[in-house]
Amino acid sequence: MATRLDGKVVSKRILSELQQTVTGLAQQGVTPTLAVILVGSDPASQVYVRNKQRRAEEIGVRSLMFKLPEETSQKTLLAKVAELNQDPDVDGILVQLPLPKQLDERVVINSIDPDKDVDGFSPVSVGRLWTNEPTVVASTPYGIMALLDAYQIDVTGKRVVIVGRSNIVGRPLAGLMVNHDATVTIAHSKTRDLKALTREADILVVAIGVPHFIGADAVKPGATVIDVGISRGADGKLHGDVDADAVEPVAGALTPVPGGVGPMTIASLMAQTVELAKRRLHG
Ligand SMILES: Nc1nc(=O)c2c([nH]1)NC[C@@H]1CN(c3ccc(C(=O)N[C@@H](CCC(=O)O)C(=O)O)cc3)C=[N+]21
Ligand SMILES: [Mg+2]
Repeated sequence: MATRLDGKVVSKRILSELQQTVTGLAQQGVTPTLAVILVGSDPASQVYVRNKQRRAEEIGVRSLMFKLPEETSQKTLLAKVAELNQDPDVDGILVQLPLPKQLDERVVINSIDPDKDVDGFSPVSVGRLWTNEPTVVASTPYGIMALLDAYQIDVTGKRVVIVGRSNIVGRPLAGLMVNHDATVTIAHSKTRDLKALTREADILVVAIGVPHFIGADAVKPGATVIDVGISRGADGKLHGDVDADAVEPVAGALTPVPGGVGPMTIASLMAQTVELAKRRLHG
């Protein structure tokens, strides 16, 4: 039976440590501040943004929420980002993705001041990641590394297979894994003989958004399996990209959905907001 990699428990621990740090910062006159821009009313985005606000409030991070209508123009959104770039009280800026189709995600992300890019999506942050310089990195990959660390799962020399090549999970996670001396393969929808590849993974990460895509026959016995997928089924329940019931008896460790990667993502966002805020003291 696989060890359950409990993101809920680990994220709580991280958040309570952060709360102490935030208290210390407050005594020095700094309130870490995160600005979140949500355009439109995608139901999943609403849930994630609400969770982020709740966690921020719990630990004393100020979260400024900007809800813009579905039909917001690129010009209006860029003006909002520009305003937040200039605001000395704002440490981190997050534009919730995906954006409605009239908006150009790349242009919007590139307009965020790299020094306030708490998601680590800007080209400057991505460049720093791949040159192994200190940087903010995307919250989900950061959270995955923190979860592995909490369970003392060392990635050094391990074969890591990441299914999914998105800018928010697959690619930045590959960078972090390489920086931690793993041997990394990024697989995707065009990969041939995917199952043979995933079966070689010591650590298998799946981030494609296809419910129950990974069954027991795609997993090496004893492997660590990280399920990043989260889809709401017709039954109203949340499903991961991994068929957990089938994989649990085979894997060595497995993240649940919900309660695995999701809570770690939010804790990581808070951790990096606090890191950005510390720069107000040390430059
Ligand atoms: N600019 C930007 N930055 C992001 O970091 C970002 C984003 N856009 N767009 C979407 C993805 C996804 N993401 C999640 C955050 C929290 C949960 C989360 O709280 N999950 C809970 C369950 C949530 C539920 O009940 O639906 C859990 O897994 O236990 C999941 C996914 C952040 N993302
Ligand atoms: Mg999860």
